[in-house]
Amino acid sequence: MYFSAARTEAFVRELLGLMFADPAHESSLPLLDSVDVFIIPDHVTVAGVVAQVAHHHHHHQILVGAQDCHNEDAGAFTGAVSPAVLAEVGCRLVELGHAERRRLFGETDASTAAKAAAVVRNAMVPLVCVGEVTPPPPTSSSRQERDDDDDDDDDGNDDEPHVVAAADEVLVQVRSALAAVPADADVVLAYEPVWAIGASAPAAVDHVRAVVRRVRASDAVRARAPGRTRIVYGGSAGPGLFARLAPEVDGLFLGRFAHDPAQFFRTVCEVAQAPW
Ligand SMILES: O=C(CO)COP(=O)(O)O
Repeated sequence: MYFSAARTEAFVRELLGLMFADPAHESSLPLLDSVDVFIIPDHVTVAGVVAQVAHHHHHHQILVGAQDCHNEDAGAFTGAVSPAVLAEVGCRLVELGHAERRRLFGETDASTAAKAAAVVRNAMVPLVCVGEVTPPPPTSSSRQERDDDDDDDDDGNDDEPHVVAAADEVLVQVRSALAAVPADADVVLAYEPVWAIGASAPAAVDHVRAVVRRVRASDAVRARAPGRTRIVYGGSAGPGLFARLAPEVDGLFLGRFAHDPAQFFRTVCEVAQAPW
């Protein structure tokens, strides 16, 4: 709810202009071969954004998503949005269980899981938001993004207690959602530490990498078909972050720092050009 309908339209127009720039210049087509881009506007503008994107030849690599849906396809649920209708109008991804949905609208792991099943049933991809509520202790190096690229011990055995606690909290959410969808369905897990959303800086790189490593190593993720579970990071994400999170993290989920199409496009290029 940051944008008016007019601003959403203008945003998408500008972004497509950047992505499908004159091929003689920085052609974005090879770029789009190596990365999937999603745009998740409000429900009212989903169909309009689908129409804008569909004008472009390579539109298949731009997924238009919705920010929520109901878990039933049809019925007496006044005011709710049907996943079947979202699919019908060309929506390909549905964000579920965002921290704000959980905090302000009473969403739970159970409601998120039921919606994830509904999204897959309608041949769309669930983008399930997960993240711990409590920030690391103030003295912790995990608390804030800064330039201390400590060497990582990759086995996870040396993870600090708050990393282990964060991953355990996240894994409850992950297990619930993954139990509701077939092992071979595409799923995107958006790791968004609640305390890093709407903040001035993302969570510290070491924290994100350690939590994501634990999620990836979990039984719930390892039991899934190979290549079907992508994990992206969100929470004050923007340009300059991805190269420091990869290869643990597959991509980014931007909020405010994507509101400028040029910044968003720059971030997409960084992800596309990363050597992983
Ligand atoms: O919640 C987010 C994406 O849904 C992240 O928002 P910000 O990038 O504005 O912190």
